[in-house]
Amino acid sequence: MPAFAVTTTAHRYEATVERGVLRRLRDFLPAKHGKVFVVATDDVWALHGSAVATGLDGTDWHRLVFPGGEERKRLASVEAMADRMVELGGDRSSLVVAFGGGIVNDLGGFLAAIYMRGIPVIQIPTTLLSQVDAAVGGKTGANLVGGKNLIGSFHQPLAVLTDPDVLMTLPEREYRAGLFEVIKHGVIACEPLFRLMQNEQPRVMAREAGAVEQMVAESVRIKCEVVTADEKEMGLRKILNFGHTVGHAMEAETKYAHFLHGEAVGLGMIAATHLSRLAGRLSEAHSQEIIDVVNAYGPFPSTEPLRTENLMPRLVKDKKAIQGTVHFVLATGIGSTEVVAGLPAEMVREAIELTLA
Ligand SMILES: NC(=O)c1ccc[n+]([C@@H]2O[C@H](COP(=O)([O-])OP(=O)(O)OC[C@H]3O[C@@H](n4cnc5c(N)ncnc54)[C@H](O)[C@@H]3O)[C@@H](O)[C@H]2O)c1
Ligand SMILES: O=C(O)C(=O)C[C@@H](O)[C@H](O)[C@H](O)COP(=O)(O)O
Ligand SMILES: [Zn+2]
Repeated sequence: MPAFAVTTTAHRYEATVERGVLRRLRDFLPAKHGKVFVVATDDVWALHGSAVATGLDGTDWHRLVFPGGEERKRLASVEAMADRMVELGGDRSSLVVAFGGGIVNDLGGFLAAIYMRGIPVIQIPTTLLSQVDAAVGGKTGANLVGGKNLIGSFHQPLAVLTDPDVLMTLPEREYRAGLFEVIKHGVIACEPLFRLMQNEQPRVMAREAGAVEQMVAESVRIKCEVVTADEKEMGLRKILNFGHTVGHAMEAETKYAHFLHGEAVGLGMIAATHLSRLAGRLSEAHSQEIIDVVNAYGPFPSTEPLRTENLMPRLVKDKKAIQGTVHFVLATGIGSTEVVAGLPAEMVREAIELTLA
């Protein structure tokens, strides 16, 4: 099974994709460490916690319960877990294991980043979305009322441990949400991955082992390469945000309670694809292909609560905006992108209208 590496100036770690890897979690702990704090929701713990407990056998560990939900991806949740760590005797030798979907990966990573000014974290992703995306790359954080992930830190993990078998218990809506980030990786950097999503939908939807392995392995490879080249999103890493400028605005506009993140990214990619065509960067044919593949993995929750005029001002809150100028990641083909600043507001409005129509 493959292992991929992220190398930055300060860190090097591996993302290991291996069936049963949770049961040997101890192999990935540093030689010297104090208490281990496992952040997990009750549902994930009930389904797969015993593998992690086996993996931690012989270590001094505690579970920190996170109730789950994008609405609770807030600083208050991090503070509550940090308070609990203090109560349980956590110190600078402690370590966090973020065991769950992307929300747990982001919050658990953020907790580790700021607890006593920073302790290590091991990421164990259990949703498709977190295996193909959230657990790798070191972006951690929480939402503000004003926008998605507006507080946080880059905090690279010690290791990422991915067991594709845990995906078999994932509810179908959550599985489909993860597929949109896979399509994103195909559009921005990997035509064969895009063709898998386009031509092998029955295998993908059946969670056929070979299809899952290709989606996870190719996505993790792309993320590791991009993050190694540009850890702090000064340039290349922006491409991983394809579909997110409008997608994040949709999440915030509906108070993080209507769309799953992956669903918002799916709709955001449709908007970004219309925009790419309107801006003259993408052919009609490629634009139609991308929109068809995204729609094939629907349905999406109703877009009825969304209004273009309410989404437009939210775009400026995107972290890629600089002094009021929004930077859009546009597709220029299947597997290639360009970051473009200063597109006319009318063009952006039209792309969003076409998406909501
Ligand atoms: N840091 C990054 O690079 C990055 C990348 C992509 C997304 N994200 C973030 O990830 C979050 C979305 O993550 P998500 O889609 O994984 O949602 P999530 O974390 O809410 O998980 C989805 C649901 O599935 C449950 N679940 C998890 N694993 C399961 C399993 N194996 N079986 C059954 N149920 C399981 C969870 O408890 C939860 O209810 C968003 O907040 C997004 O901003 C971060
Ligand atoms: O890793 C990245 O870089 C990404 O942009 C991946 C995204 O899929 C992810 O949703 C990320 O959390 C978005 O980051 P943000 O900086 O736009 O909040
Ligand atoms: Zn995302």
